[in-house]
Formats: sequence, C-alpha cells, structure tokens
Amino acid sequence: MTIYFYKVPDPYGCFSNFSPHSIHLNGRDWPTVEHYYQAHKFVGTRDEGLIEKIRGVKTPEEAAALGRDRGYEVRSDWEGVKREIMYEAVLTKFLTHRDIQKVLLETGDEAIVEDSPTDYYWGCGAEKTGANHLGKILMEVRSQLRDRAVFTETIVGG
Ligand SMILES: Nc1nc(O)c(N)c(N[C@@H]2O[C@H](COP(=O)(O)O)[C@@H](O)[C@H]2O)n1
Repeated sequence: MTIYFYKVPDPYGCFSNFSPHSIHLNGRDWPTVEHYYQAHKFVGTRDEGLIEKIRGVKTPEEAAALGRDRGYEVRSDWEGVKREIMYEAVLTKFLTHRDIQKVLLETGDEAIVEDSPTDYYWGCGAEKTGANHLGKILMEVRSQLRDRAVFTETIVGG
C-alpha cells in the first residue's frame, strides 16, 4: 500500500525534510534537510550571506520562508541542480540517523509519496498527479541503504 507522508507529527513524518534530524554536509552542521536545501539556493549569488543566516534560524519553516523570499537572488542553475542537492541531503539524513533508517527500510518496496496539496514537483499535489521527486528520492535512498547493507554483510561481515 502506498505510503503518504507530509506533516512531521503525522505517520511517517520523519520522511519530511522538516523533521528535526540534523545533517553534517559540506563541512557544516545543518539543523534539518530543509535548512540545507533552502540555503543552497544562494550559493555563488550576491545574496550568499543568506546561507549562514538560513543555517542559523531555529525552525525549518523560517528556513523555507527565507529561501522562498523572491527579494533575494536565487542561483541561475538552481532548477538543474536542486534534485541532486536534495538527494545528497536526504541520503546523509538517513545514513546519520539509524532509527529513521530502520523506518525507511521497513517500508519494503512500497511506493512513498509526499502528500503535499500544493507542491507538484517535490510532492503529488492536490490531484495526486505531481512528479513526487521527494518520494522518489526516498525510494532511491532506500535502495542505496539496502545495497550498502548487502555490501557490509558480504564484504565486511562475511
Ligand atoms: N512540511 C512541509 N511544509 C511545507 O509547507 C512544504 N512546502 C513542504 N514541502 C517541502 O518544501 C520544500 C520545497 O521548497 P521550495 O518550494 O523548493 O522552496 C521541499 O523540502 C518540500 O519537500 N513540506
């Protein structure tokens, strides 16, 4: 059965980028995946100072509000790089936190969908027709984690 997630307090809320799971990436600590993702919109722009500001805000909601403020300059290659940036951050999150890694692996081969009513790129949107890239990334990360587990068992543990 397809697994739908969206808000952090709801079932499978740990799959949300807003969940309180920190990551260490590119030499820095980030409070959530959302902080990392939103900050990377400004790499190489005149608004690069915003990166540290976003990293320092308390909540992912504040990070998202800053990242979505169109008064700032978003990097010109953002549309081309944002999926890869998200993939790296989500993979790091599930490699770092073993408790939620277990939750993800226990979903088996079920489809995973970000049930956002408004986002047709990262989620499925109101009509469930969206691209669901965040759900797809979670399924890709799940496969990666499985491959790593097989490698560890056969090469290291075997
Ligand atoms: N929990 C949650 N609340 C929201 O209001 C959201 N929009 C999302 N979706 C996440 O938003 C990020 C995309 O942001 P941009 O539109 O590219 O600025 C991404 O992390 C979605 O998963 N989640």
